[in-house]
Amino acid sequence: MEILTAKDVIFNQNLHYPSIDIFENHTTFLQGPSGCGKSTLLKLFNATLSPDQGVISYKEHDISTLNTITLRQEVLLVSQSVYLFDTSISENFDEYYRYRNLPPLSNEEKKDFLHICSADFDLTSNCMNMSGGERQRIYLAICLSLMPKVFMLDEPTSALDYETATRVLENIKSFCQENKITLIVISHDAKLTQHYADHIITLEKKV
Ligand SMILES: Nc1ncnc2c1ncn2[C@@H]1O[C@H](COP(=O)(O)OP(=O)(O)OP(=O)(O)O)[C@@H](O)[C@H]1O
Repeated sequence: MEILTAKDVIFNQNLHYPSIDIFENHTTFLQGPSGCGKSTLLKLFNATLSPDQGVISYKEHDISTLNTITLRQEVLLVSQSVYLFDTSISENFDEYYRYRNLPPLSNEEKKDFLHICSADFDLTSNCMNMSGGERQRIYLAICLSLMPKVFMLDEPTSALDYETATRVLENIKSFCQENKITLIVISHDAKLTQHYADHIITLEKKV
């Protein structure tokens, strides 16, 4: 069954999404040329952007009628920018949990999520001193630990070598399947897309 849909959506005059269906508990990859509107679609799905026309639905409710904060917690977008504080990995987890009014995770739980994302660093390491790819994986681990219903990743492996990218996607996909989380991934990598997608949506660039 569909968990997210876009019907006859137009954004900013030039982006048109006639009919997009995202199936619950499946892994959907979005592909298409630069500027065709992949990132914009994910921002429309969590109401960061609003369509000029058309309807986006989440669990059969028009998202313009839903509470935006709750929607964004359930339909979580991990953008290409990484948001981490210049503190330890452990404190970064805690800060995100404080912000959501959730009790902090145990160290074991934090390590489990870091492991899923191939980020097996010491919890006391300061994020400030990590590389771009390391920070991306730590951020992914924190976001995944928040257990969204839909996990949307905008080029999650852009800073990773192919082997690490494969391992991270493999683990995230398995975790999402086990926990009934719907996964949406934007990727420019045709090999990764073919390998991990249950569904592929190809957006076209309008001229
Ligand atoms: N907030 C916004 N307001 C107006 N136009 C926007 C906004 N965000 C993106 N656009 C425009 O929408 C078009 C699609 O951008 P988008 O980032 O969705 O493409 P993309 O397919 O994700 O590209 P890439 O593969 O390069 O990341 C671009 O022309 C962009 O300039």
